[in-house]
Amino acid sequence: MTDELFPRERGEVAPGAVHVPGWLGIDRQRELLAACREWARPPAGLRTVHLPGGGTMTARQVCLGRHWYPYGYARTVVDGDGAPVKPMPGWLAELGRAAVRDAYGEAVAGADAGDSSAFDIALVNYYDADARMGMHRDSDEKSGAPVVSLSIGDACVFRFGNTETRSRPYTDVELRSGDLMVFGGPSRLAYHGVPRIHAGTAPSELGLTGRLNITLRVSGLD
Ligand SMILES: O=C(O)CCC(=O)C(=O)O
Ligand SMILES: [Fe+2]
Repeated sequence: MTDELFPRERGEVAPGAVHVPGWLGIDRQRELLAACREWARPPAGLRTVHLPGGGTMTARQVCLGRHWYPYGYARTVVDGDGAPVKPMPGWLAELGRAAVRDAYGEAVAGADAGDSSAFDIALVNYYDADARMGMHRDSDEKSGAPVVSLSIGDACVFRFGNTETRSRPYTDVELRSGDLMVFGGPSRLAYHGVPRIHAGTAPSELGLTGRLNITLRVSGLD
């Protein structure tokens, strides 16, 4: 997957939305995968998210720092086993800061929007071959700081849209294992989703079937 003739290049998908291919080396991906496996254990482990309309999310989720549920944040798994949410590790918050620095550098809109020095939430989503995530906005935070998204395992189609509607215009980006997406500034509240997983494309040395996405956010909550 990574040995193609022309290296994949970083790109600004929309103003303030930056894709950095291959940001995480394979060793870092392995470490993150091992950490996700620990976080996924109960209590407050990987769970199926039930939506208010009666549906369920096909991506399963575990949260760190604050527990996300439709649609808000809590300190315990209010819609699951009731256990306290696992803490947000300092090293993961630091990885988020490094991601924002590397994605934005100086010259991109959104580089200084919000305070990215305080990543206090991580949402880990696990996708099997048939899982998806519908178009949505990350709008339950009270901070304008950018969202950092790390991908591990199977590649996927990541659909990045606009702030007005769930539909077009949008851009489809292929996110592969190790890729970084940061969206902030004018794109902080853009609709986005994952319409498709490319099953079986995870790097074999990882030993993962499926896709993990780690989304780092600043809650802006007390
Ligand atoms: O899996 C992804 O790449 C996106 C996850 C996402 O949008 C979310 O957790 O809010
Ligand atoms: Fe999201």
